[in-house]
Amino acid sequence: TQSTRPQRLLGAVQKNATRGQPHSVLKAIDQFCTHTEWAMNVGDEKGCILDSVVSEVNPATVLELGTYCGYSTVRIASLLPPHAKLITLEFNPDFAAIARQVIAWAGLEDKVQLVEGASGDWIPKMKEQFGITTFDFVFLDHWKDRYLPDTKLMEECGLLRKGTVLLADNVICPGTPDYLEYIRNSPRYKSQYFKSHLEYTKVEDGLEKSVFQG
Ligand SMILES: CNc1ncnc2c1ncn2[C@@H]1O[C@H](/C=C/CNC(=O)c2cc(-c3ccc(F)cc3)cc(O)c2O)[C@H](F)[C@H]1O
Ligand SMILES: [Mg+2]
Repeated sequence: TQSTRPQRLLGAVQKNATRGQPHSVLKAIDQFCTHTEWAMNVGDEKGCILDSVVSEVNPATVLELGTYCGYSTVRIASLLPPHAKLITLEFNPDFAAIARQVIAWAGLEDKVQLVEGASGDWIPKMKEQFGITTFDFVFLDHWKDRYLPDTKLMEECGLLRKGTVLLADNVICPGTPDYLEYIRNSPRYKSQYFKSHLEYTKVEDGLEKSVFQG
């Protein structure tokens, strides 16, 4: 039977990366997506911007919306301090299964909690289910029309504190116009656009970093 793209991506990791070495997992995925088959990982160019923001925030609690194959999960988790927690939400069980194996290959299972389910269902349960008060850092990379409703939901659920950093992928391509309009005009956020390129291409894309003002 036919394999799926995520299955082929996992195969490339298991073939070319070294267990327990996150950077080799990222390199294997980026090489696979550059030379063999494009996939919607944040990639290395935007990934370096992601790295710099994560290192600056040095978060103890991280939420990622949209795990897919776990590339950005591995990228973020590899930079976290020892007792930090990364919760990543993925509602496609096939993607979740692949991501778990990619995260395990990188040896980062202890820092990552992959929750299989929809952001809309789980954001309201974060406090009671995971003992989270607020998130220090949120990476938005799921369906682009869900960035805005989920950001409003996080506000309503009290999951953001003064200084929480939201970093949104794809604000140009595919684009998240309603989210950008809201976040750039809201007095409750200070936003900054990091110009880059769509993963593995020369097409313009970028990340929007927004700091919640409380
Ligand atoms: C809605 N709540 C959700 N809860 C949990 N998991 C979710 C939820 N919603 C989606 N997921 C999960 O999050 C992932 C979704 C990622 C979507 N990403 C993109 O579409 C995306 C697209 C491009 C792209 C650019 C140009 C082009 F020509 C073609 C594609 C580039 C990118 O970097 C992207 O991130 C996963 F698939 C889905 O199950
Ligand atoms: Mg993306």
